[in-house]
Amino acid sequence: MRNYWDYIKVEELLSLQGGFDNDESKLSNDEVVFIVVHQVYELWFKLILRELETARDLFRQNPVPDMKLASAATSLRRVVALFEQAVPHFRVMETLTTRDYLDFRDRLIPASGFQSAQMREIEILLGLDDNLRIPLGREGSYMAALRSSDGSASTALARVEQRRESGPSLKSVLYEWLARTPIDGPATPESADRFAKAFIAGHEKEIENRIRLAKQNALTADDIARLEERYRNEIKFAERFLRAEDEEGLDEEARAFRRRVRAAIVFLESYRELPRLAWPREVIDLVIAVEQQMIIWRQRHARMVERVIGRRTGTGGSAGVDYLDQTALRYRIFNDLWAVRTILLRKPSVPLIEHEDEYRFRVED
Ligand code: HEM
Ligand SMILES: N[C@@H](CC(=O)c1ccccc1NC=O)C(=O)O
Repeated sequence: MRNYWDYIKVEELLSLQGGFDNDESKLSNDEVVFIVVHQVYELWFKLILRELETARDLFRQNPVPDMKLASAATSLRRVVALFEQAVPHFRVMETLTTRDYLDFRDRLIPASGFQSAQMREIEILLGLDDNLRIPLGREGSYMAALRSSDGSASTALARVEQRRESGPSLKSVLYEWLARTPIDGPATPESADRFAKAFIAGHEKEIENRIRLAKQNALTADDIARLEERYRNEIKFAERFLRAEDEEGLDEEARAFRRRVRAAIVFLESYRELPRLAWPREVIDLVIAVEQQMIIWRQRHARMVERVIGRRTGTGGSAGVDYLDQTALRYRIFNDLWAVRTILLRKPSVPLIEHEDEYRFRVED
């Protein structure tokens, strides 16, 4: 049939708020709010996953078809919009007072947001490194937490396992695409290194100028020394970053790959007004926007949690707010995209490039 209810499945949807006992009539308004807000989040997560998968699949191609970059941008823009919608929903949860929540909280143990399979899928699909994960404060990994309390497998575990096996992360395909960027010449390590070298020189010159200005305005000798050290560290950071010397344990091939990725990001950001670079640069800017929203989500969740349950132990057994705040601070996926912000130059200090014409297009052609 083709009625609204046949399509939107209204009755089915409204029958899903009965909690563990599938009996909504026994639940307080507070508990139904608790359930519905979670369900709404899971639906937003579902849409976010679909868009991230679409974007990942586009970048998986080699070469990535130019014509598809706008579609990738559309998907990423939608992910940002979805998070922007979802984050303020925590406000509704905050209408639950501490004591109202305590009325049913103990019945939830050991269930926890830890067990949201779709949140884990989002992290995995984006490319969060497992080594960064903060211990939950219980035995086993985040995967173990997806098992039922008797240790048996669950639909959540199956979903996350399937995601882990279902192909590369957005981060890995995006970085491979960036490494193939022609940087002022052919897409070779030599072009990338030449550009990086010129950029480092431009950067040093700009920072030296900033040191001069800071010295003129500092009041005491100690302040001058402190500022100078700070600025000199910026020079060192830029060098180590562009030479990929900051990470230990990489073999030479991995380091060279890293250098190309980083040079490509700096190049795209520095010459974003060249027509052929405009879309790639738009895409990386949207990736930053997605990660920024994720961090804001974690922060907002933590502040809501602090308001409702303070700093007590979570039903999942973690340190609660302390754990959540750590995730907001430490879970970073696209570190290189963020790091480039620190070293970009004013337009007049950006090195001149030789092959500017290759990045233009002419409508007349
Ligand atoms: C009153 C409402 C809520 C409280 C008090 C609360 C509390 C907590 C706490 C304490 C944790 C840490 C794990 C633990 O030890 O249990 C946690 C994790 C989590 N919560 Fe909530 N939460 C609430 C609502 C929500 C909502 C509405 C969502 C939306 C889906 C959500 C999603 C998550 C997720 C995904 C995690 C895992 C975070 C991670 O491991 O990075 N929570 N929550
Ligand atoms: N970890 C929460 C409980 C909790 O939030 C929760 C429990 C069951 C189903 C979903 C939950 N939501 C998100 O963390 C707490 O410690 O109160």
